[in-house]
Amino acid sequence: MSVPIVRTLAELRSTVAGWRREGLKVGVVPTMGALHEGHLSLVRAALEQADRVVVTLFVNPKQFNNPADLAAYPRTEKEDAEKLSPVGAHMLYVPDAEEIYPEGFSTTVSVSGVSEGLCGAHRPGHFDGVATIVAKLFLQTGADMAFFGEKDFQQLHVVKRMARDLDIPITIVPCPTVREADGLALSSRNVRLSSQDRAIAPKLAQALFAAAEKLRDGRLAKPVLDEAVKALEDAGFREVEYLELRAEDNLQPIDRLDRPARLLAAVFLREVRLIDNVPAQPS
Ligand SMILES: Nc1ncnc2c1ncn2[C@@H]1O[C@H](COP(=O)(O)OP(=O)(O)OP(=O)(O)O)[C@@H](O)[C@H]1O
Ligand SMILES: CC(C)(CO)[C@@H](O)C(=O)[O-]
Ligand code: BAL
Repeated sequence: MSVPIVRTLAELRSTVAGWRREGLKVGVVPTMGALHEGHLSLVRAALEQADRVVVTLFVNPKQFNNPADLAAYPRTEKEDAEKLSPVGAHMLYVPDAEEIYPEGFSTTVSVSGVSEGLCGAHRPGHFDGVATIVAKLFLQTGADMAFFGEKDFQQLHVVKRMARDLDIPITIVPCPTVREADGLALSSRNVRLSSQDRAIAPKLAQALFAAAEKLRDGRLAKPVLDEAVKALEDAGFREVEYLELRAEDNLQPIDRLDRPARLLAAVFLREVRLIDNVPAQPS
């Protein structure tokens, strides 16, 4: 059966209200479309924990700091609906722009702390855009649970903080990063890689896993990370925007692996920006 597509807030609300009257638990999976196995893994996790699953598809202009990136973002609604149907999602919510940003829209949700540094330092305004749209999607859907990928690890922290601070009654469920066989994290932006760059791309995950292993003995992180950056540059990455070790629970910078942590990186292959992160555990 094909997934029903809903474009208005009124229809979304009346459908969810019907589910609630039946006592059903609702899960939401926010996306910007161009769906791949990473997104489908979130939908499958949602179907295991919720009775009804709404996938949202909205390419949110407010979170794009780079107009060229927004213009190039893949838009594949028909294919997305075809991919979702066999998985069993109950609704694809594709809001018209005016359902999200009506004339006169003037509110921004801004999360300090966890949104600073890393992607926050390099994509000005990005996490304000994410927090604002995600707050709206939580309130519009009234979902009990929301599913986010660990691939966007800083985003996950921003969303958790935002929901807690605004008392939005929703449980945020983190889901592991899905990777290609060679280790490359699935991403909608991967389709923009040339075949040459696609061959280089998995070296990012490989470098992160290798550095996480080297840090296990608790020595200072800086030389290990500097070496990893150099290896990435030598492998053909045009720029390593950041490669940092941060505490798992609050994303604070740490200088050695003395608690559960994440190694997070953003790199460029030509004009395509890729992010990835891996867990790092002290021995
Ligand atoms: N490889 C992946 N594994 C698990 N979850 C993922 C993966 N890629 C994306 N997600 C999650 O899917 C949700 C929607 O992400 P989004 O639509 O931005 O996809 P994306 O592939 O990350 O796109 P892009 O990389 O271009 O930003 C987010 O919660 C994101 O973390
Ligand atoms: C959470 C999200 C759908 C908000 O637009 C987006 O940032 C994404 O796709 O990760
Ligand atoms: N996956 C986060 C969405 C973005 O890059 O804008």
